[in-house]
Amino acid sequence: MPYKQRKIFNFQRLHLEEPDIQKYTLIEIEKIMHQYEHSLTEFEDMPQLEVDVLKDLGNSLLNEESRYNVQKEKKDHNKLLSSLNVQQKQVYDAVMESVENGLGKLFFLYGPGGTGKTYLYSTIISELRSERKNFLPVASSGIAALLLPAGRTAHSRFKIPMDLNEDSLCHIKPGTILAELIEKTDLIIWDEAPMAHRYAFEAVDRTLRDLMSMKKSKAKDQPFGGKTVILGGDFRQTLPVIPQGSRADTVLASIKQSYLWDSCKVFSLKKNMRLQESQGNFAAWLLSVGDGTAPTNETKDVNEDDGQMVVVDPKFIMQSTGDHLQDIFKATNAENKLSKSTYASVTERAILTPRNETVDEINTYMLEHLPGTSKEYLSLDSMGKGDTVNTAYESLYIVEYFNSLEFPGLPKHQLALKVGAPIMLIRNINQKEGLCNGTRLIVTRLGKRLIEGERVTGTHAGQKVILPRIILSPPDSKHPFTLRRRQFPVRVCYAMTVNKTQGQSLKSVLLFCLNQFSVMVSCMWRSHV
Ligand SMILES: Nc1ncnc2c1ncn2[C@@H]1O[C@H](COP(=O)(O)OP(=O)(O)OP(=O)(O)O)[C@@H](O)[C@H]1O
Repeated sequence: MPYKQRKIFNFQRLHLEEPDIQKYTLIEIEKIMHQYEHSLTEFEDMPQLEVDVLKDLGNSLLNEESRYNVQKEKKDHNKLLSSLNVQQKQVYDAVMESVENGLGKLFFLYGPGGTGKTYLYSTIISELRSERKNFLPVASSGIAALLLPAGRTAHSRFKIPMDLNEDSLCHIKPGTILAELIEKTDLIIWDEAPMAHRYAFEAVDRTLRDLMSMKKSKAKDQPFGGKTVILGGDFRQTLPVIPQGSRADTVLASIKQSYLWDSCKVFSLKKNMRLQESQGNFAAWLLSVGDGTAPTNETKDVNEDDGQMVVVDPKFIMQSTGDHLQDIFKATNAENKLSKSTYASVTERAILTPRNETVDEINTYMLEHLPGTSKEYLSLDSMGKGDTVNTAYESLYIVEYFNSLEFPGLPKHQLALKVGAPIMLIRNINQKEGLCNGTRLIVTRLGKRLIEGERVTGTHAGQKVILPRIILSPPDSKHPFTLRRRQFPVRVCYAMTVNKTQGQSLKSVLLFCLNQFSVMVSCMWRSHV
C-alpha cells in the first residue's frame, strides 16, 4: 500500500503511519466491492471508512453510470430514431412522454425474438444519455443483460432475495449508494420479463414505493414508486421455472398474474426485423406453434394436459436410426468440426434438448470424440458449516454420498474437460466483465488448480479468462444440510437445455427430443431461442 500511494502521489519519501495504511487499504477494498455492488458497510465485523470518504466513493458509482460522450449519444440517437418502424416509434413516443413528464407509467413491450426490442431500448437509452438522464437496464437472466448497454441482472441490481414470497422486499437500505442511484433513475428497462417470477417484480415494486415515498408521499400508491418502467419479452419463450411445479404453478408465477399487470400498458411489436424474406414462412410457423394455432395431428392417445402433437414440416425432421448419439454426431457434422471448436462452431450452433440427463449424455459422447487427452477434475464436497445438524449428522453421511449428489445449476463432482472443448459458465461471476451464467468459452489450457478459456460470446469475445474453483451450494435443497461443492463453475456445452439457451443468438440449432417424438428437428435460423 505505501508503494502504491508513493506512486500515486509521485513522492518517493512519502511516509505512511499505520492508520493511514489501514484507511487506504479499506478504500481499495471498498472500490473492489463497489464493482460487485457491495460495500464494506454490509459487514459489521469489518473496520469501517468515515462517512465522508464513503460518500465520495459512492459518487463514483453514480458517475460511472454517466460516463459517456453526450454528442456521440445524440448522433447515435438521431440515427436510430430515424430508422424505427411505426410500431417501435409508437412505443418510443409513449415512453419518452412518460419519462420527460415524470408520469411514472408502466409499459409491457411484447415482441417475439427479432422484432427490435433491444434496438428500441438502445434508441431510448441513447436519448436519455444525451440528456444526462439516469436509467437502469436490467434483464431476468445474465446472458440477456449482456445485450443491454450497461445491463445487469435484475436480481443483482435490485438485490432481490433468492427465496421469494408474496411479501418479499429487496435488500436496499435507504441512504445507501444504490438507493440514491434508484432515486435519481428516470427509467427502468427490464428485458426478458416473462422469465422472472411475479414475486420478483412485486418485491421491487414494494421496495421502490417505500424508498420513493420517503420524499414524495404519493409514490406509495404508484407502481414502482412512480418510476417509468418498461418490461419486455415474449410469453412464448421460457417462463419462470418452478421446481417440480405443474403447468398451473408456472402460469400463476407469471407477471400476468400480478396486481401490477392491471397498470401495464401493453405494446406489441410484430414485424420481424432480423429475418430475411426467405425465412418468413418458418418464422410465421414458429410463432403459430407458440400461439397454439399451428396445424396439429389428431391423436386419441394424447393426454389433454400434454397439448397436441404439432405437425412439423418433414424437411426439418431427421429420422433417428436408433443410435441417437451417433445420429447427432453425424447430423452436426461433428467429425469435421469437433477437432477444433472455432468461434463460429461454438457461437452459432447448439444442440438443444429438454432434459439435463440427455445434455450430459450428448456432451460426454462429443467430448470423447474430441481429439486430445481428457483431464478430470474432482470436486471437494462437504457439509455447510452453519448447519444446525452439523457434527451429529456429519458422521451419518460419507463423502461419497455428497459426491453422488447432483443439483441443477451446480457443477458435477466429476468434471471431464479437454482443450478445445466448448464450456459454459453456470454462475454469474462478474457481470461487468461479461462473465455470467450462460457465457460460453473454449478451453485453452487445463492447469492443476486453474483452467483458462477464451470467451466466445458477448462484447468480450476473444478475451482469455482464468477460472478458479469456487465453492458453490444449491440454492434450494431438500436435504437437512447444505452441500458445499468446490469445483470449477462450468459445464461442457456442445448440448444444452432449451431453458439455458434463452437469450442466446444461434444460427444453427439441432433440437433433439428423445421419447416425446423419437425424431430430431434441425433448423437453420438466426434467432434468440
Ligand atoms: N428499426 C430497425 N431498423 C433497422 N434494423 C433494425 C430495426 N429494428 C431492429 N433491427 C435489427 O433487427 C435485428 C433484431 O433486433 P433486436 O435484436 O433488437 O430484436 P429483439 O426483439 O431484441 O430480439 P430478441 O428478443 O431475439 O433479442 C437486429 O439486428 C437489429 O439491429
